[in-house]
Parts: sequence; C-alpha cells; structure tokens
Amino acid sequence: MAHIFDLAPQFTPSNYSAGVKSSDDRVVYPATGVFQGFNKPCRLEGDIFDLEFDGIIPPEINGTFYRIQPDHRFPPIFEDDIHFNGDGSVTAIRIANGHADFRQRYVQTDRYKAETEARRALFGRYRNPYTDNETVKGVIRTVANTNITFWRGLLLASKEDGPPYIMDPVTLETIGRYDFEGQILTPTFTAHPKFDPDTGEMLCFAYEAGGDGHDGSNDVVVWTIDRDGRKTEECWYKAPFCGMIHDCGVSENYMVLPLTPIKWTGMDRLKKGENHWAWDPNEDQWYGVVPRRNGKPEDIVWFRADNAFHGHIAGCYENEDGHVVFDLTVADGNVFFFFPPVDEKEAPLAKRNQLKSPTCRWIFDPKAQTGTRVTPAETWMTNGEFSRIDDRYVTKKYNHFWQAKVDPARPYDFARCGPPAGGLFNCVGHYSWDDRTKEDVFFAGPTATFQEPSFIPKDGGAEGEGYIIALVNHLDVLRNDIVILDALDVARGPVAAIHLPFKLKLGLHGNFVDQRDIDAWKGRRSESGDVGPAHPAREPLPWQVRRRHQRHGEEHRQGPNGVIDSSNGINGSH
Ligand SMILES: C=Cc1ccc(O)c(OC)c1
Ligand SMILES: [Fe+2]
Repeated sequence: MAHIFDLAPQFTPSNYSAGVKSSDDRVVYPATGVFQGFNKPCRLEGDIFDLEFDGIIPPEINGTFYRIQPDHRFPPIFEDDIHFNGDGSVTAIRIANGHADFRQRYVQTDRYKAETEARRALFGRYRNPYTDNETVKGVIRTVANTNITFWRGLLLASKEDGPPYIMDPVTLETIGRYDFEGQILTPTFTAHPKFDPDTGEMLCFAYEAGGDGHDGSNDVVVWTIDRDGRKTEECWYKAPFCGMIHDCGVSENYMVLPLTPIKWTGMDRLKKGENHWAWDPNEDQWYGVVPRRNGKPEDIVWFRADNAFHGHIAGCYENEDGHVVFDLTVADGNVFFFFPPVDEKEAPLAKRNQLKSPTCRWIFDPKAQTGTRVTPAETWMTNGEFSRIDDRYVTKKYNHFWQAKVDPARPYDFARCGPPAGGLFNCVGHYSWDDRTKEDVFFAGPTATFQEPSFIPKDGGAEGEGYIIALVNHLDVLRNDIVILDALDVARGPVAAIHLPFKLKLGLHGNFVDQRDIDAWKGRRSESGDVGPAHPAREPLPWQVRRRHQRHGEEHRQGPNGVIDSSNGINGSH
C-alpha cells in the first residue's frame, strides 16, 4: 500500500499554471530539477554543537569556515526559476581543539524581510524587477547569495546584482545593508572583492553600475578601501557592452576585469518578463586592465580573445617585464545554460555536460593598445572550476592552486544518483605551476561530488602548507560531509570527515577565517573598542531616491487619483 503522502499529490493540482504560481494555498516547490533531489530546498536555520566526525580534525586549526548557498525560502513565482535566484543562507563551521560546531542563518536582505512579512515570494525572475509584485517595486532585490567574506570584523554577504549585507561573524545575525559608512552607493557590488595581504586593502568593483542595476549600464567602477575602511580610490570606466564581470584579479599595481559574453538583453525584453542575460556565441571574451592607483577613465586597456566563458581566478601577479600574469579557468561554451542566446538557433544546448574547462594563463602588457587581440600563454587541461590559492599570495607570484575537478573517466553511479546536481565535480585537484606533470587528485567516489575547496593556511607555513576544506555532496543519500585534506597531498584523502546529519544546498563560495582575527575585531567593534560597531546603510540608494522622485512627478501629472505605478510589468501572482 502506498503511503497517504505518496498519494496526496494526485488529489491536488500543481500550484503553477502556465509556468506562474497561481495559488498560495499550499507550500510546494516546482517539480523541476532546480528544486528536486539534491537540489531540494534546505531552508534550515540552526545550530549543532559538536558535530560527529571520522579521522582527526587537526588540533592546530582554530577558526571558522564560512560558506554561502542559494536556498529559496518560498516557492518561486515562476516555475522555471533558477538556482542563482535563491535566498542567501550562510553556514559557519567553527573548528577548534579538534572539534567542530555548525551554525546556519539566512541573510536578512530587504527582500527577505518583505517576503517574510507576506509569507510568500514577491520577487520574480533573476535581475528582472518587471516580474515583481507591485508591493515591492523599488525594494532592493538582491538575495546576497554568492560569497561570504570577512572584512574588518564583519561578514559581507554579497551578490553582484546588489549591495552587500553585513552579518555578525559569531551569531550570523544580519546587521543590515552595508554602504561602507556612506562611501559606496552604487546599485551593484561584486561578490569577489580581493584583499591585498601586504597593504590590508580591499580591492573591489561593480559593473552595470551607472543606473539602477538592471537597466544595462556600461559603467564599471573600481575602488580601493584601505585597511581603516576609508575609500582611497574610485574610478569609473566604460565597458564595450553591458555584460557579466563576475570575478577579478589583482596584482601589485593592476586589476584585471574579465568581461564574459553574457549580455544584457534590453529593456523591451525585460519588460516582457524575459531574462536579463543572454549568451552571445558571436561575441569575444574581453579583459579590462586598470591601474590600482590614480586611475583615469581613459586608462582602461581592453584585450579581446575568441568567444569563451570565464570561470574563477586562481592567481594574478606581475612578471619581470612588468606584464600582468592572469590565471583562470575558461570554458569553451555557455556554462550558464539557463541564459541561452536570444536566438536559440545560434547555439544548441547539447554541449552542456561536455564543456571543457582548462586553466588558462594570460599575460597582458598594460601598456598595449586597447583592443589588442590575445591568446592564452598557456592552456592547462585541468578541467575544473572554483580555483583557489593560498590567499597570502594574492597579488604575488604563486605556485599552488586547487580546483573542484570534473573527471568523466571515473565511475559514476547514475542509477543511484541521477544527473549530478551542479556538475560532475567528482575530484578535488591540487596543481603546481612548477611541476605540471604531477597529478595530486582525490576522487570522491562514484556517488559523491565536491563543492568549492577553500584553503586553511598553516601558521608561519610556506605557500600551500595547510589544509583544504570542502563540502562533499553525497548524491545517493542526500547528505553532506565537510572534509579536511592536506593541501599539498590531497591524493591521500581526508584527514577528517565531519558529518552533517542532513543535506545543505549546492553553495557558491566560502572562506576560512582565523579565530584570532574574529576575536580581535570583536573587541575593536565593541562599544568601547577603537573602531566601534558597524553602521548599516542609513539612506536609501540613489536609484531608489530617483525612482521615488519620478513617481511623484507622475502623480502630479496624473493628479491625486492617478495610478501611482503605471504598471508595464508582469505581476507574477494575482
Ligand atoms: C558563479 C557565478 C555567479 C554569477 C552570478 C550570480 O548571480 C551567481 O549567483 C549565485 C553566481
Ligand atoms: Fe564566483
């Protein structure tokens, strides 16, 4: 006899009709791959003291591993919603004295608060405000779900489509939206700020930065914030088109911005409720090189190369010739299959799981003519993504990097796992530029994949000495482990496997933070500390103010009984 819960779905219609949520009577997620199996929402907030583990957690590790995942709090308005549109949820694994504790909390964005109040989704498609409910027009729509970095005693939860939010590193309480004490007021902000280990500066940028964050601005802005939190550099540049600039590289004197040929589709398409982005298979990949200090708008040097898709940056530094070495994975097709070309016929979807993703080394002469065509100096078939290095070597010549690696030659238990959620990252690979023949790879087995590896440095150790920490997805039993590997000998397998009693979600990025830094900043940020508590943004963003003024103008023209929001949008539900 089937269980009553197995039968129940037959008696209730889907909550979606014609792809749009038509009822809030039940809480049911779409029956699509984005929300099923290993991708099922987790939605958990909570704490576990003293997690179960096997092996030995190295007793010298004393810090917190933070990572973030998209995790839709409510069934989405649109049945075909994408993973990247899920609410940011932060996991903290506190490690000390050979033990580990778990904590997880949502980032309480403006969007989170509005939707909590309504007990349902109010925001529609990824980066398309025309698909939102009328009640939240003008509300900041970011879900802050892509990276979680530690900056001056605060966690910055960030996503490139909006401003960052700050969280308490111990409690994971959201303090609020952060505008760097009034210094950064753009509608967007990168999820990949970089930290100069010598100067303590944060190097950061925003793209689609000139308007309200969805209107196709070609403006790119690059900032430096010094170790005391003061904005010391800001320069605005123009991109050749409005496209995605997800990650960046920083050397001692330059920043490199990879512009991927994923393009803004135009206001008409947005107003029709279509995607913000479309892959353009006929567009080049571009690299903008800008000076870190005293930049002028005309200083940007653009390099271009044949169409391809940028992954994440490993390292970036200047060589003896003063040229910028820039290493990242570059895939040979559209990794974001959910942003297909405007004209579908231009690129068949077929390649999705056959993309190659080598590590490419580019060498840019920052004095070259803008528009110079380039090819990689090296192409290394590592076939991975989520490159990470020993972050003490950011801006410097480095040797080691790590990636989640796809090895299709290894066995995969399709019968038990189905299609691998998030990609077949079945290995973690450790690579050294000094010896490219060596393979230091750990295979997770036929039923498991890795999330992004993060590096834990050994105190006073040489480059690469320390540990790699990463989530393992057990696709067969829908559960996660957190493994710790010897960074310079990953092939040996985990020295410890920390067991979570449930499944999280596929996350994006994570970072390990030394507890001494967390503790020191806790003192500095206390009421009596030399820095004091952080202030969330006090004022609405300029685009929100402009929007209000425009609306008031309309009201005047229309008279007191005029329609306040001349709806040109698709109102998702109701
Ligand atoms: C991995 C890249 C990436 C790029 C843009 C995003 O909004 C994102 O959200 C999780 C992820
Ligand atoms: Fe990223």
